[in-house]
Amino acid sequence: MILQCDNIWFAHDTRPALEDVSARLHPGQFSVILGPNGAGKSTLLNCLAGLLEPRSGSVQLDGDAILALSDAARAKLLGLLPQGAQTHWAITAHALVALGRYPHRKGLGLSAEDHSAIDAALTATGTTSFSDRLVTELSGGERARVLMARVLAGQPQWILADEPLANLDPGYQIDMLHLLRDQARSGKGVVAVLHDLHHAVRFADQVILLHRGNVFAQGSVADVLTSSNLAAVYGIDAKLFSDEEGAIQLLIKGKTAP
Ligand SMILES: Nc1ncnc2c1ncn2[C@@H]1O[C@H](COP(=O)(O)OP(=O)(O)OP(=O)(O)O)[C@@H](O)[C@H]1O
Repeated sequence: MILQCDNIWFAHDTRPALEDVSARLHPGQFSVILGPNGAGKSTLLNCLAGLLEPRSGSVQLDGDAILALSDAARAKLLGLLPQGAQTHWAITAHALVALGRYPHRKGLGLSAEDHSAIDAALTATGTTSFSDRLVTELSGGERARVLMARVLAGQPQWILADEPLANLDPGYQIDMLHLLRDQARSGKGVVAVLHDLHHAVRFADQVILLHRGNVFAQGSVADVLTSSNLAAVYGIDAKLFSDEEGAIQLLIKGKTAP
């Protein structure tokens, strides 16, 4: 079930945010969208999720136009963690995660299947211990994990996450990256917008590097995060190297000379 966009153009106002963007995303892969502030990462993710309608071009899931799917069908297939997701209601974390089951609900109550999906999502995100607390009273990082649990509870085929590491401390960032990669290894498609290039180098199977609304490069970490691409897109002096264990790492030395 490939998720792809072909030649999409999108503008929030008069200035184009995406210009002729094409990408092909595969289930079983952890794909990472990178690029500087304002490059169009969130816009692209929201177009892939069917939340924004491109002015031209198409977004397709397994050959079907994403915008032609009913909201319910789309919600079952795609789980979106929006950027800076907020929780406005004083409900418990468990109740918030249970909302992720909404596309699957048949009656009023939660089925055994719903309960097991919710419990699995709470366990995967390490949020079981505070599932009875109000989300409005959780720390930013605790809330971020509960919001991811809501996405997981929906058991979507695709997980689209916009800055899923925001508010998480370094340990929980690594946990979240492992969780997303494990979801991909289990056969789901995972697409995340990240800012930290080191995390992308370590975890991404595929990278889409955006620059000013265009795909500057896409492919493997080694092919995309070259010193010249990083200098051109971010204005940084950086290079990939193999550490003593043979893992690829990124060394960022600073900004490039003006
Ligand atoms: N609601 C909006 N109205 C008008 N312009 C917008 C809106 N949302 C985004 N833009 C513009 O569209 C372009 C792409 O924004 P987008 O949020 O996709 O970037 P991004 O790469 O996700 O940035 P960041 O890393 O800062 O989150 C930017 O120029 C931005 O100013």
